[in-house]
Amino acid sequence: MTPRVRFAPSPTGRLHIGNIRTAALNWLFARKHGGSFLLRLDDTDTVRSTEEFAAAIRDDLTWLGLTWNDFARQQDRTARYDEAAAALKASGALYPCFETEEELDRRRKRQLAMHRPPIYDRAALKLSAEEIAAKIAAGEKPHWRFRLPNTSEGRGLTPQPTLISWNDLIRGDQSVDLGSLSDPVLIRGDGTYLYTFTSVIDDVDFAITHIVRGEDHVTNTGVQMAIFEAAGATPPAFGHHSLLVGADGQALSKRLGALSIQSFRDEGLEPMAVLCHAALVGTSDAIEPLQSRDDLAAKLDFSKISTAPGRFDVAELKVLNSKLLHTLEYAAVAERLRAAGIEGREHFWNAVRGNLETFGDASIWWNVVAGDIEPVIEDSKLTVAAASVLPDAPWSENTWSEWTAAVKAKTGAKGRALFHPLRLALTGREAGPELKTLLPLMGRDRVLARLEGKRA
Ligand SMILES: Nc1ncnc2c1ncn2[C@@H]1O[C@H](COP(=O)(O)OP(=O)(O)OP(=O)(O)O)[C@@H](O)[C@H]1O
Repeated sequence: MTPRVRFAPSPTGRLHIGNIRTAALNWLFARKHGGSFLLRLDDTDTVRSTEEFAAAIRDDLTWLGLTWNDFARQQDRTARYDEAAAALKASGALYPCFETEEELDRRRKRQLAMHRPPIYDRAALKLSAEEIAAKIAAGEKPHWRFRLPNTSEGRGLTPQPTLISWNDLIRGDQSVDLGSLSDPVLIRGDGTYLYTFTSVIDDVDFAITHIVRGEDHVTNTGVQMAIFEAAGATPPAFGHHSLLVGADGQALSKRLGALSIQSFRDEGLEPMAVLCHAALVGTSDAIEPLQSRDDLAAKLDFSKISTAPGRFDVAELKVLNSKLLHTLEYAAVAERLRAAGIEGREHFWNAVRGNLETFGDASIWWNVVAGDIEPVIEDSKLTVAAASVLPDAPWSENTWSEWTAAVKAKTGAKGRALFHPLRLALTGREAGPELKTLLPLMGRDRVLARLEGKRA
C-alpha cells in the first residue's frame, strides 16, 4: 500500500521543534516509501486560528523543504462534517445532551465522593424523542456526544473494561480502555465541531493510511478508532512518537512560542540541521548532520524512536549546524554564496567552511579576503619586517610557508610570536581558517596594506 500521511497543525501559533518532529517523521516516511504528504490546517477553532499563523506554517515547512502534495483546511469542509454528523446522528452513534457545565460538574463531584470514576453517566440516553423535541422547542441547544462502544450503560453502573487495541508503528501493542472514558462531545452547543471528529472525517476522505503523531494523542486514538468504525471506515495504522521537551524539561506549546522554527531561521541555522535534529533526537541513532532529506529518509526507522521524551537543546542544534556546514560541498552552496554577494569560488568555500557556525559567517571571511577590514597591529616591528620580505605574485598555498620562513630568518621570531601578529594584521581576528589558504585569496596588495596598518 502506498502510504498517504498528513501533518495537521492548528494555526494557533508558530510551529516549534516538537511540531516539526511530527511533520518530519511523516514527510520522511512518505518519502521513504514513495507515498504522499498532506498538509491540513486544523482551523476549526476560529477564535485562536489566524491567517498569519496559517501563512507562517506554510512558510516554515517550505523553508524546511517539507513540501506537501495536497493541502486542506478544515474551515472549508463544514458542509462535509454536517453530512457526516447527520449520518452518525441517524445511526444513534451521536446523541443529544442538554446538561450545563455546572450540572456536569455537580455529578462528577458526586461520583468522586462515591469513589466512582467521574465519567459521563449517559443520562441523556434516557431522554425520549418527545423530551428532546420539547427541549429544543424551548430553545435549549444540545451538544452531541459520541456513544463509545463500551458496556458501561447508564448512571451508577461500574464501568466494564472495553479495550480497543492496535499495533502501534512506534510503541508496539497499545490499548485504550473505552470503558474508563466519558462519551466525548463531538459537536458543541453552538454547532461547532471538535477536532476529534473533524480529524477522523478528514482522514477518511483523504484516504490517510498512516497517522503518525505525538503520544499526547494516544487516548484520542482509542476514541477515534471507534469513530472510524462508526463512520463505516477501517482505521488507518497509528504511530505515536515521544514528545520533545526543552533542555530544562519544559513542555513545548505553539501558544507559548518557545523554540519556534522562526527563531532558528532568525539565527541563520540550516534547515537540514533543524530537520536532522528534530528527527534523530530521542532515537537510538546518533544525531548526525545528513546533507539531504533523502539521506535522512533512508535512515528513518520507527523502531529506533525511544518512548522517553526527547530533550531538545538549542546548543546541540548549533553544534550540529556547524558540523553540517563543515562538510557541505561547494556545489550545495554555490547559489547561496552568489546570492550573498560572494563570488563563491570553490577555494574560498573549502578554506572557510570549517570555521563557520552559521552560513552567515561566510560573509565575515569573504570580507577578510575580498573586502576591507581594520588590521590589528600587535608588533609593528614584525609586521614591517614581514612586509619587506613579502614574496612577489603569483601566490599559491606554498607562499605562506615560504614567507613565514623568510620572516623568521629576518626577525628571529617563531611560534606564537611570529604567527599571532601576522594573523591579527591580516584578518583583524584572533582565530580563523588556515592562513596558507586565505593568503592567496587576499592578494598581495591587500596583504601589504594591512601589514602597514592600513584599512584594506
Ligand atoms: N513537544 C512536542 N513534541 C513532538 N510533537 C509534538 C509536540 N507538541 C505537539 N506535537 C505534535 O504536533 C502536531 C501538531 O499539534 P498541535 O497543532 O496541537 O500542536 P501543539 O504544539 O500541541 O499546539 P498548541 O500549543 O497550540 O496546543 C501533533 O501531531 C502533536 O502530537
